[in-house]
Amino acid sequence: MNSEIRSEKIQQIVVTAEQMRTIENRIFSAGMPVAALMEKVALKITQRLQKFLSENSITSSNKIGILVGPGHNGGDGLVVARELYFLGYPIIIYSPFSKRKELTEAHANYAVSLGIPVSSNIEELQTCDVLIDGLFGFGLERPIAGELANAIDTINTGNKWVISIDLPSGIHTDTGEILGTAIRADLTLCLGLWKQAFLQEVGLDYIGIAELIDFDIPLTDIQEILGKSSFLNRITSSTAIQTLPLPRSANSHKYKNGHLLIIAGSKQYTGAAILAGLGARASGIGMLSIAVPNSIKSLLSSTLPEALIIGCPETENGAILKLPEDIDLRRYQTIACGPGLTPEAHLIVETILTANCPIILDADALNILSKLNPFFTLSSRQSTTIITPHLGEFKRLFPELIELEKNKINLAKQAAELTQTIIVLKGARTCIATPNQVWINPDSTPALGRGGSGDVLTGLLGGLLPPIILAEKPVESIVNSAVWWHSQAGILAAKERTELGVDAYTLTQYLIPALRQFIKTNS
Ligand SMILES: NC(=O)C1=CN([C@@H]2O[C@H](COP(=O)(O)OP(=O)(O)OC[C@H]3O[C@@H](n4cnc5c(N)ncnc54)[C@H](O)[C@@H]3O)[C@@H](O)[C@H]2O)[C@@H](O)CC1
Ligand SMILES: [K+]
Repeated sequence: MNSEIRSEKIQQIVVTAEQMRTIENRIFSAGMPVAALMEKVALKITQRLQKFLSENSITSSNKIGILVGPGHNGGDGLVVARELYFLGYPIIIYSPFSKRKELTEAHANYAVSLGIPVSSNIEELQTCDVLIDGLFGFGLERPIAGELANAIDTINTGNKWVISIDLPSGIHTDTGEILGTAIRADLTLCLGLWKQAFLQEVGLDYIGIAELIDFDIPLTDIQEILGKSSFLNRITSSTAIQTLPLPRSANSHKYKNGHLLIIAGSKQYTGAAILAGLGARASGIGMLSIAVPNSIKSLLSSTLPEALIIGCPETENGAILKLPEDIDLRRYQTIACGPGLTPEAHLIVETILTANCPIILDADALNILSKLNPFFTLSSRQSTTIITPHLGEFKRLFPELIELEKNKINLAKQAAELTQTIIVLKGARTCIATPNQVWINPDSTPALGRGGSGDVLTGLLGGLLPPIILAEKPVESIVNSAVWWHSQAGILAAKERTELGVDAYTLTQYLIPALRQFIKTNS
């Protein structure tokens, strides 16, 4: 298989500790010697480390400390220690364990025979500039306590580069939770396949930059354990781009690209309607209509001259009271409803819930929905429904689920199953759950955590849906694309303007430049 195709497939896969162990055991039963695999993996880690060391101007005058645990994560650490020693770096090994697995013990003995110092006192690593963490990988089975926990806390307060092998030691492989205490890494080299911890939010501050070290696990072995279409997947750039309506057909016209209706805004929250409109603008939508309260109609018209602005009767406080009598909802392939509506706009949300086209509900539409028996209302809808809650909105919608389940991935999956909707559970690692699958967006930026950012996503997603619906393609993948694109815009904006410089309006201006980085154009 072409290495690009393999790499693409591997990047989408996510496993639990148990699945990883089962896959690993299949390889061993097929004849791959355990020691040979450890050697291969650790050599790949060493190559990556060499690049890291040279990028950070770490030379053979800098000392490297290797933290070695009792299992095979420690074994990886010891092979890396040996290789770095032969490359000329001064090495010291920290290993406070009296018992080690056989292979790890053999590598420890060889390291000692080479004259590499081994210590059980963390203070002796004070003179190191870099620490490589091989304490525990996916075999961590209980909280870290006692002397070792104190040593980890000492490491975390130091000012050294820390690179973790497979996982930061102390992180639960499946939930990302901190078991007792955990290493705070600058870089984590995840081995073989992405573990679930990398897609959970709890452990993110400990993982640092995450990279996968592929060590050629045969895809057939993975499929044998996970099945052909696995339940949990990572969104990758290529999968996200594939579904975008690019390149356009040469005889494209505005009706072919579809018509989106955004229902948003109030006198109080005018900006929400503008931001959703600007998000939709970047999607390349053929026709854009935006329904807003009459009093803000002219402001919207001047900001988004390409859009058809529909003025609606409004409440005393300037919220949309209802849609104009003459509006025909059958004209739209998608309706996106919610940003800036205020809770007063409940009648319009009730109307939209009965629409026969795909709908996206966000922000206030979700708060209104939470009072309308969400399980029943959503599962009764005939057409596609996408809801885009953050965790707070999700809690209001499905308080029963929150009582039973803490894991965000499972929460989104259960809600999708029970309501037969697509759930976009937003956060640092947004989950997109359908009744059959969950996809996670692995790359994002904390710069996006501010008001208005969600309104942009709603507009962008809304604008991407109509051409997909007209082409009768499944909508799930375009939801992934919208989430990925929105994050990429945030990442690019944060890179150029710092994490503080990504207000929601600025974000809309980065949507097209972010996409350009990935799209090959003829010019
Ligand atoms: N997945 C794979 O195919 C490969 C895995 N390798 C490495 O092997 C690792 C898994 O190895 P292991 O299964 O030996 O597991 P670990 O090395 O993660 O640790 C397991 C050992 O730690 C002990 N332990 C667990 N929790 C503890 C705690 N809180 N305090 C003290 N001791 C504790 C266990 O009793 C056991 O001895 C991976 O993370 C990876 O680094 C690589 O060597 C090669 C390939
Ligand atoms: K580790």
